[in-house]
Amino acid sequence: MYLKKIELHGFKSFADKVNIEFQPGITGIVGPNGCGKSNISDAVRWVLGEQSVKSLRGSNMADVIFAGSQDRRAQNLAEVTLIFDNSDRMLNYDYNEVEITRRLYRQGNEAEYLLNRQQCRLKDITDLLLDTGLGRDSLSIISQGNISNFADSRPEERRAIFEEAAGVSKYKKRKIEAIRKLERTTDNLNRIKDIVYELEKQIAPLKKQKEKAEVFLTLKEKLTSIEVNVLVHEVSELKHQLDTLSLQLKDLNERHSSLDAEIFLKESADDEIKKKMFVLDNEINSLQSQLLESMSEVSRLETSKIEVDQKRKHALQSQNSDDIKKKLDNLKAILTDLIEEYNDRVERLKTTEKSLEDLSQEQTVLTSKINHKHQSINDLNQEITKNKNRQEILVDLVENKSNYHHGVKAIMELAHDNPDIIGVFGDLLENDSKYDLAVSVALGSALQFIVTKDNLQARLAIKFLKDNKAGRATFLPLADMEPRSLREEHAILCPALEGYLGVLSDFVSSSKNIDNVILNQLGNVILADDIDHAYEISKATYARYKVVTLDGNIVNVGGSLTGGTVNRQQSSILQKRELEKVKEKLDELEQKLVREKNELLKLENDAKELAHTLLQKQMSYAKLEVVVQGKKEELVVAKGEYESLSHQSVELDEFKSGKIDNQLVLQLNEAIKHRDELTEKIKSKRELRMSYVNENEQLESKLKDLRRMLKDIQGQINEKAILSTKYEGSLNNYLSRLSNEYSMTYEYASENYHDEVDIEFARGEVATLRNEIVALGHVNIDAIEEYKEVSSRYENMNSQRLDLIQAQDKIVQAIDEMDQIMIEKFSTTFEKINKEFNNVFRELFGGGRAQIKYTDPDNILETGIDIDVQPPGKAVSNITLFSGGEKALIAISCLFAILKVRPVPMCILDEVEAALDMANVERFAKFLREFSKQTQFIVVTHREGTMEECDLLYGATMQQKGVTKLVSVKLEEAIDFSNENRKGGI
Ligand SMILES: Nc1ncnc2c1ncn2[C@@H]1O[C@H](COP(=O)(O)OP(=O)(O)OP(=O)(O)O)[C@@H](O)[C@H]1O
Repeated sequence: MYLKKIELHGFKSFADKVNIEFQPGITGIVGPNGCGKSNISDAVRWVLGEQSVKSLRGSNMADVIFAGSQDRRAQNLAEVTLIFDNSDRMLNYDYNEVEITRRLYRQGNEAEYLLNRQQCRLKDITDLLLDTGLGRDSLSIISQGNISNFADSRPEERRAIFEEAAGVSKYKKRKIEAIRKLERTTDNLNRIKDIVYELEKQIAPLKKQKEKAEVFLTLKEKLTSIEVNVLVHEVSELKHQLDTLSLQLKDLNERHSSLDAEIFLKESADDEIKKKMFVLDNEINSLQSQLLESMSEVSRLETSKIEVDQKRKHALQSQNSDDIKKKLDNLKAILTDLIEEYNDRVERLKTTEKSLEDLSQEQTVLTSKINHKHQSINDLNQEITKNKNRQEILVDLVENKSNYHHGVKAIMELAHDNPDIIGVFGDLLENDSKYDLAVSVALGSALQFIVTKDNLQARLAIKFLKDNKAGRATFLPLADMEPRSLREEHAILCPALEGYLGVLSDFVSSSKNIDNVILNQLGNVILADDIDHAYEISKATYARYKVVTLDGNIVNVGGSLTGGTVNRQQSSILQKRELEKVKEKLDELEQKLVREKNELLKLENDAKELAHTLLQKQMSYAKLEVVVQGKKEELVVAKGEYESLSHQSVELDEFKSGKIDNQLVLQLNEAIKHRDELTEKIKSKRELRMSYVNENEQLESKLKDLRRMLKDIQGQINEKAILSTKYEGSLNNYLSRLSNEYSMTYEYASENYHDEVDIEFARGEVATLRNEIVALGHVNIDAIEEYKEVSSRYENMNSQRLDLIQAQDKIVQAIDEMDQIMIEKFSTTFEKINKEFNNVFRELFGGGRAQIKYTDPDNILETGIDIDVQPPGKAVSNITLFSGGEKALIAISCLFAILKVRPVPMCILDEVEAALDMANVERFAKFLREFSKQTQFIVVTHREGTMEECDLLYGATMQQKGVTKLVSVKLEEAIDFSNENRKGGI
């Protein structure tokens, strides 16, 4: 490998593009001072990656770009390309020619590297050159400054050149990388150790919590299986009992209805009989009047017969026709007056009869009204009884708290003597009735939570329950209750949502000053108008809150929905409200009953008055009848007299002829027959009436029995209804426990939990398990998952820790190995160079001896390099004590010794022999020649001796001021170039 060509453009004094071609062997570059020779070695160093501005003899990287001259403008880009012949593939790059380019733009100070015209990184170039002997820090570019510095530099600084020669740079670089990696690994390890330590601290308590949670879950599972079985058993028992009660009630109600119907029919039949008796009485009365008349007719006819007989006797003895005619005229006048009076009285009798009929009709209407009133009062009494029964049940539920859990009841009995037990939460709440359903469903079982003054009271109460085996209860210690509310963003958002009515706690109050408890239980429960809006509100708030509706539906936290019919038996609020309503209803019914009774009283008074008026009317009718009868009798008498007299006159004639006697006998017979018929009729009617009386008595007695039976059945219905309500209460209590504590429906539970259990034993088991769960105290269920996570993280981190420790060990081992290699390589190369140094020195100095030595032999990796030399005839001395020329010669000796041990493909020597005398220049040139077999030399020189050994010579000129140009020259021209320099420079 050798450098074939350098292309420079815009680099320092190379304003124009300049191509310098080289060949293996020695190429000399000559020229006057300042014409740009050293800029060539700068260009090579720059392309090989030099980053030090000082090494490039500038103060800023942009100083390498052509800065302009008297006649030329400054340039914006510096570009240098080195073209190597790589046919021997010394560079690990599969091309015969390798071009390495570096560019720098003035704008933005941007640098670019290219490898065979392809953009690349500086690292790519450095890696390519690694171990080739080329590079910014290698021996490939040696300046006059390097040579003089070599002698004067500190032993530690001098070491670098030997390291480069020993080829340990790449190991040093790798070691630095490994140390950095070790530092990073150590940092990571420390960080992970901290984490592992933290996790170890967490893991032990978490493990305890996890184990406790597992025990809890096992107990809970066992409890669930047993208690659900118990609940299923209780529910099924109650259902069975309720079914039986329902059948019994159905039967009783049917019997009640049929008795009712029977009573109604019997009462109707009784009324019918009474009506018939009334009609029959009237008929009998009428027949009796007719009988009286008939009897008087018979009597009259018999008297007439006697009279006729006498008259006939008398008439036949003494009657005078003229007297009779006179008497007849008188009687006619009297008769006319009597007829008028009689007609008048009859008319008045008819009027009275009419008003009697009206009154009687009025009496019928009144009687019907009174019957209606009785019926209505009867109905009211029944309804009052029904409501009183319900009231009794509700009073039992609300005031005696019979629907409360055993534990709650036990504590509330204590509460009379303890003001610190404030009360059952549901009983302490006040709200408008339209929010009853929402509050009831929102609180659910919390309605029976007990509010205590503080935590101590709650714990005392729990101890009491435990000591007395009095059941369980949940407590809300007022002092510890944290108010809950909507998050600020939701409090702003919700009022804008359709159907949002507010937070439920705003609709509830209490006279007991328990606002904290209300806010704790209801402060984050949203009230919505219906289920659709509730669902939307829940969605908008990411199902973070419970949303309840006015009709008792719920969208739970997390988005599940609960709804349907609300069980009123479970809510003390709804029971209280129902009790109020039943009481109001009872007041209303009782007031109505009083009104009805008053109205009945009035109707009965009216009936009495009417009866009185009717009696008066009947009396006046009877009197009038007597008068009419009197008048009639008078008329009859007068008529009789008149007729009798006129008859007498006719009779007289007829007596004489015997006709009257026959007629009277016929009439009398007729009258007797009529009287007997009437008597017969009356007799049969009376018998009929008697049969009605009997029938009526039987009906009345039957009705009495039926009413007694009805009352008895009503009593049974009431008893069964109370029992049924109690069972329903217990049933609902069990169902709500299934639902609230185990989230199961009865159907689901009975399908999945139908073990045959000894129920008494199971109840005992439930109590024991519950006590065991309580004894566990606070349980953190999340601990199971947290422990899993933390232990998995711990495992992970611990394994990372072990990996890192392993990695750390490997890196340390690698560093040790690299150290061993470096020591080995460095000391081997050092020994070789030391040997060659003595040889080269002796040749250059013509005798004497020289050696290099470690300043710290115990630390080969860091030791400085000292040089001891003894030129011929002089004492052994340190290099620093020699003259400039001697120092340069010693440095050159060392350079050639190194090149011998570690040849480089190319070496640029920039006026390194400037300080040597002519004889030494010649020796130097001889060495160049000798080494040029293995190394390509490019020498910048002013010395003829060196020029003579060059295979190719270039002369640097500045024909245009400030711009370097290169021309190929022959030896003589080169000497001229140098002489020009000596004569006066540029
Ligand atoms: N950025 C730049 N733009 C233009 N010219 C530059 C720039 N940097 C350096 N130069 C010029 O380069 C010249 C120095 O070149 P260099 O040091 O290579 O000379 P030389 O031939 O090695 O001299 P000597 O024989 O004295 O060592 C100076 O004239 C300097 O003005």
